[in-house]
Amino acid sequence: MNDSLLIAIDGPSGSGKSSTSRGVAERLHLAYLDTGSVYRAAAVAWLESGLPASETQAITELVAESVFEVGTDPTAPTIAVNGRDVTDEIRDPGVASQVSTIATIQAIRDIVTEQFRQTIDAHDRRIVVEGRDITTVVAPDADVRVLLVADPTARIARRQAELGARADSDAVVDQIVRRDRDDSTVSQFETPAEGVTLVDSTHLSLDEVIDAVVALVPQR
Ligand SMILES: Nc1ncnc2c1ncn2[C@@H]1O[C@H](COP(=O)(O)OP(=O)(O)OP(=O)(O)O)[C@@H](O)[C@H]1O
Ligand SMILES: Nc1ccn([C@H]2C[C@H](O)[C@@H](COP(=O)(O)O)O2)c(=O)n1
Repeated sequence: MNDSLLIAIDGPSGSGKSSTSRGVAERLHLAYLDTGSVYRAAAVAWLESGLPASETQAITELVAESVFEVGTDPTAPTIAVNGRDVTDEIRDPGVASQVSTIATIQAIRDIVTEQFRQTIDAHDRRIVVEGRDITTVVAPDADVRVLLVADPTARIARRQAELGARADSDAVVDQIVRRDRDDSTVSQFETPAEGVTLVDSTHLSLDEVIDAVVALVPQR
């Protein structure tokens, strides 16, 4: 019997991919892979290197030589680069504002995509994977493919609520609107590809979004 259950979730920044994917993985006892955390960890390594953004070849070599270790427990996901835990550091606004430089280098995308596929296989394809190009490039053959969207105003409001007093309005808007614009030059996460189910979370609670994704799982 093939009991694989690969769930792919894409969407723009702040649409609720991580919260939803973790909730779905917990509910269905699956592993969880946050592909954005790897791009962010690569950005940490690059920013520490001091290489100028224009040095794409050298940055690509740096990322190719880096070792990424992703913890796939949905209740406590982690990410380390070259043996250093950067789980908290990757959420720094300075990383968020620069990560698209890494994510828009195609040679880097090819390297990490291969690593994502290895992680999926290492979990016998019982995993929820989220990002921008999971339904289209990393795992277009997933059992469930979802594009999770929400209005930009809702996404900005949610992120500001999350950050509370720490929220810098301009930075939040930049991390959502400008980052999506840059990231969408290399991935298609604004409209669903063929066979991908669109879920709009603008007026749904997190539990309702998790229910909507779980309802898409084929009954065997
Ligand atoms: N359906 C929902 N209703 C209200 N708030 C939500 C909902 N889904 C997620 N949130 C909240 O919105 C914020 C962004 O969610 P989350 O980090 O899961 O988004 P994301 O798509 O993974 O973001 P990013 O692409 O920036 O990593 C969080 O504060 C989260 O708690
Ligand atoms: N599959 C993916 C995952 C992420 N990215 C880019 C987009 C973001 O700028 C950055 C960090 O992602 P986040 O943690 O905010 O989801 O990585 C991508 O291009 N493809």
